[in-house]
Amino acid sequence: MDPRARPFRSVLYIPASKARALDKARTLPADAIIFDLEDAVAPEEKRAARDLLAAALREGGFGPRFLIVRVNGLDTEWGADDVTAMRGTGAQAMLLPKVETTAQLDALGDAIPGVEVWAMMETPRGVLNADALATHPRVGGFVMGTNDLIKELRCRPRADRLPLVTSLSQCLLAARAHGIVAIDGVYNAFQDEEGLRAECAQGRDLGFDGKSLIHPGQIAAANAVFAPTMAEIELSRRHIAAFDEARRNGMGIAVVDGRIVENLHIVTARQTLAKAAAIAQLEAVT
Ligand SMILES: CC(C)(COP(=O)(O)OP(=O)(O)OC[C@H]1O[C@@H](n2cnc3c(N)ncnc32)[C@H](O)[C@@H]1OP(=O)(O)O)[C@@H](O)C(=O)NCCC(=O)NCCSC(=O)C[C@H](O)C(=O)O
Ligand SMILES: [Mg+2]
Repeated sequence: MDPRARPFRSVLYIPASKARALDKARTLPADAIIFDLEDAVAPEEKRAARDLLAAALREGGFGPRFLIVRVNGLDTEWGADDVTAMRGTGAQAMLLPKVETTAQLDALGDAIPGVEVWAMMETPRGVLNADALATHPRVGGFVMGTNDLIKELRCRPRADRLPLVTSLSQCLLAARAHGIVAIDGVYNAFQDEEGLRAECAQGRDLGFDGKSLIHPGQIAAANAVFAPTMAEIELSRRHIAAFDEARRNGMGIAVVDGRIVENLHIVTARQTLAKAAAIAQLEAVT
């Protein structure tokens, strides 16, 4: 699979304290999992959750799902031990909450070589520093923390997320400028399928790769909305065929359905087909 086309449509948080949920993760059709040691785990459960998670990761069985661990902040009493416990477990990325500076990413990266470092984007200072954070050599992705952002901005949660759009777009711009993954925030009303679909569609329209999720019942909607549609796949094929034909005739522009198709549209078309192929490959083994 082309690593740049790896699907991140559905990124499910699983509280590391819940043995049953950890076990369930081995069979759920999520593209990626965030095993959470931070906000989903009560202080008195933190140490046991860390041990449970390390054992589950070492046991394996998570297939092709991309495995991310959200550790506690390195300024907390748990953070450093969380990271140490995850060494050699097979986790592919460490996700740090409330990242604001590249020094925080350096500290995390130094503590655990050989895995990607991901950043929760959930404070005003972090969002304002998104460009610098996205250039960090170890950083693989941003995950929007929209609950913390709402708290920090003192804005109101709204169905259209108007107060968050600047922050979402600023992080997305930085992610795209530096070629890293960008995951949208969670939808808290986990039984509201219609609302979830609408928010997934907004995230997809903005350009996010996928959505972070809190319940298995949200996976199907995210997988559907963040995948290329059949119409997009078909149009991509027609763009490529028409452009190839134009090039054979010595022209640099084709016309499909009354719209011009230039080389830049072919780049998008090839990305769409690569993403569709990667999803098919992933779904064949999950
Ligand atoms: C939201 C929940 C507390 C709901 O739990 P519950 O009422 O137990 O759900 P169900 O009874 O519907 O569960 C049905 C089965 O599904 C399993 N399950 C539930 N959630 C998960 C999950 N996340 N991963 C895997 N499996 C899950 C249950 O075990 C049931 O299984 P079975 O017994 O076999 O039928 C709960 O879903 C939950 O705790 N969700 C995760 C919450 C979480 O991780 N929150 C922290 C991340 S969000 C965040 O912090 C955002 C960010 O930082 C920000 O600032 O925005
Ligand atoms: Mg948060």
